Amino acid sequence: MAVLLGLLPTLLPILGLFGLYVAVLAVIPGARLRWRNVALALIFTGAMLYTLAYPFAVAPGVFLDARGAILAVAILFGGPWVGGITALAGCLYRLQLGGVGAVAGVCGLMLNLLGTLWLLRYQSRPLLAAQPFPASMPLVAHPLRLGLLVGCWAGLAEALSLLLIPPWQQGWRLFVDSGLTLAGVQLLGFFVMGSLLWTYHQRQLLELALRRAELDLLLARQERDERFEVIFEQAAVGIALVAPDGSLLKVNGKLCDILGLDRAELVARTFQAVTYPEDLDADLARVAQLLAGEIDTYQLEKRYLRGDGALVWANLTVSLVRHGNGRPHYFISFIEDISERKAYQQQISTLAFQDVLTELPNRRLFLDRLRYALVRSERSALYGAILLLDLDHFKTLNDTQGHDVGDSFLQCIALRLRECVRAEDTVARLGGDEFVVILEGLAKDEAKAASRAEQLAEQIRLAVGLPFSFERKDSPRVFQTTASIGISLFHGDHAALDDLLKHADLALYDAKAAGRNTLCFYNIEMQYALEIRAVIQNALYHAQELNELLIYAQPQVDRGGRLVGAELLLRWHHPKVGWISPSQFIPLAEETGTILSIGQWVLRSACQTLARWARQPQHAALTLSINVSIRQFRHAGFVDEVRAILAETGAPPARLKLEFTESIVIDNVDDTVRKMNQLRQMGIRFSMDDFGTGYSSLSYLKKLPLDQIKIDQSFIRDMTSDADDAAIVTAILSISRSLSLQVVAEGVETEAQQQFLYDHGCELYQGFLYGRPMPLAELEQFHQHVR
Ligand SMILES: Nc1nc2c(ncn2[C@@H]2O[C@H](COP(=O)(O)O[C@H]3[C@@H](O)[C@H](n4cnc5c(=O)[nH]c(N)nc54)O[C@@H]3COP(=O)(O)O)[C@@H](O)[C@H]2O)c(=O)[nH]1
Repeated sequence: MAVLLGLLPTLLPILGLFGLYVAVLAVIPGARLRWRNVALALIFTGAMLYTLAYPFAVAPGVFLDARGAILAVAILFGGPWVGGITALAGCLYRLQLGGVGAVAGVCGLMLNLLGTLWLLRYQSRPLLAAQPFPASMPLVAHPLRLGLLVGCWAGLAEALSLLLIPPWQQGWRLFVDSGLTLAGVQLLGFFVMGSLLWTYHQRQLLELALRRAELDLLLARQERDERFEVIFEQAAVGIALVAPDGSLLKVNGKLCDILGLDRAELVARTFQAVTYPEDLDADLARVAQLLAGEIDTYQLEKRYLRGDGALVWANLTVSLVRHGNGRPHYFISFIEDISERKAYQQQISTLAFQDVLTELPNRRLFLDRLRYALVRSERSALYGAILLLDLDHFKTLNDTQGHDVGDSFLQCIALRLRECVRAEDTVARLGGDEFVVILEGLAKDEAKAASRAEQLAEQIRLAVGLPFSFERKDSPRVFQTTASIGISLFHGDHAALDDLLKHADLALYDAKAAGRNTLCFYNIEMQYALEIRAVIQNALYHAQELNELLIYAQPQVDRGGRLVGAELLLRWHHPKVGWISPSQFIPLAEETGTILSIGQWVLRSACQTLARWARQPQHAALTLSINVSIRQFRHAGFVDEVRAILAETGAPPARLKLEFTESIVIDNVDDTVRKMNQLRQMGIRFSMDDFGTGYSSLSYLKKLPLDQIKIDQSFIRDMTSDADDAAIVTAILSISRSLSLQVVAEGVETEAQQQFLYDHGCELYQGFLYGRPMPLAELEQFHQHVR
């Protein structure tokens, strides 16, 4: 106890020392090692000198103090250099103090120094370096254990050093009395200090680990930032960091390229400012969803405004980065330039949905628009209409002036049509010279809607009829045509698309049948006619083989009323329907092609009759006219067919007259002239039917090897009451005379008509006044009476 109390003055400085050491580390934690070691050396040397200056004298010249402990601590925490300096100072001071224990004291210090250094040779500064101890030294793997070991050794070394005092100077007694106590006290002190140091050391380790982790984090962050910067700048797509208010915080070079602005110009704008106004709402709506947390990201195809004002299409992907507290931080936007893809898409859709020549919607787009128009009409309860339009005589322009002129004309018509309607109405080209217009939102009332559609159709008809100027062989020319328009109203989406088109087609058909250059509404009678037409078309296939077709003949007489010939006209008696007019079934036969076999049959019958009449003197001078349809005449084998039938029947060709309309000539002038000449060489004669109703009739009169023209019955009908018709008839008669063409007036029904024609020099007459079409046998009997 006395020893313990005696050692107190030296133990206290040790604790103070420890505090000082901690303070040094705390004050200069990051100080350079050298300066810290100098500071430690000073502290421990001071402590060493202090403890030696105030020892506990166990015997004269023999001191007990905490030098061993101070040295061990100096070595442990300061390393060999600090320990060495402390030991040296201790040894010198002990020697200076002198006494019997001087040598023993110095030896004890040296033993302490060597032993502690030996213990630490595996690790020069284990506590501060925080390096793991080698597995080969498990006993010292723990700093506490190390502290204990060092403490044991320091105590033992000091106790043993007492044995260096010779026995006559009571070395053995001192060793027994104080050495073991000293060793025990040192051991205890070290245990306490080791525990404290262990805790402190753990904190040091933790701090170090934290500092390292912080450093690693910093490095990782730095690396991440560098990597982000590289990716950001070198990305193949435009990237922008956008603040929640839309200002552009950071943009990459690619985005500057896409938008044609430099970085400074771009970051001075907001994303709203560079967005094409029409696309802004859609974008803002998605941004709102993003901010509300309804979606994590969104993708959008939108247009941007480039610096030069041009539009650029982009695929935009946006995500929102939030602060730790959930508040929006910034948007990250990826902008991929898709202008090229859009241009291709546009090109493809143009090809798929647009008529290349006129740039109007084509049939496909028209059907699509019509579908939507029907839905809109359903919603609004407003009537709409489709106007189907066909250009009369366009083929003539195309054939006579060339396709380039035809194309320009169609483009001009497309423009005129567009100008006639509102922007929301659709004008489409269905092909050839066929156009269609969809008129929407006409009126709730059917009659009003019809009247409005009629007005617009009339405007269109007049616009189409305007002169079209073009150049041919450097000379200016003008072409003027008319349009036939079929109108079909729609209301709601009840009507099937196909039906609607069929209705408009029917109305158009009617408009054409009504003499072209007119407009016609679809009505239910048309539908009925359509159905009848379908029935007739079907029955017509079998009519000939079922002997339902008959050949009638209508007399033609001269100025003296004598029979000179007849026109053969077809009659069809259907067992159920009854008589069906040729004006109904001939066009159908044309369409279906059955006219070829029917026409051949009529031709053969005419030739057979003429051959028979040739053998009968009373009929031998009579002629027979047959109607030749356009399809029949255009048929490649027509001329050979006529030649063969003439040869087969032995009919006199000069008695056969082929009647054809102006449409045959217009359809293909060259082919017509060539074929007529070939037939003419066989001796066949020609009559131009329905003269005066067609297009530029007089221009080709001279070109054709004609014998006769037939004034159309529409002029004859009113010529006695209508001055215009009278003028036309007299003009035709006078022109024919000057061209040495025979004239037949058809449709003569009254004496007055006959008289008018007679007075103006007409040579031949045909009409109900002389006789209706009748069977051939009757005509022969008729001939007996009128000879
Ligand atoms: N390609 C062929 N066409 C033919 C053939 N047979 C007839 N047709 C063409 O059919 C159209 C209608 O003919 P149709 O009903 O027979 O009418 C003819 C006469 O009956 C009628 N006509 C004659 N005189 C009068 C009259 O005084 N009044 C009056 N209202 N009608 C009268 O005119 C028609 C004669 O027409 P056209 O041929 O123009 O001389 C008609 O276009 C026929 O051509 C055939 O075999 N092949």
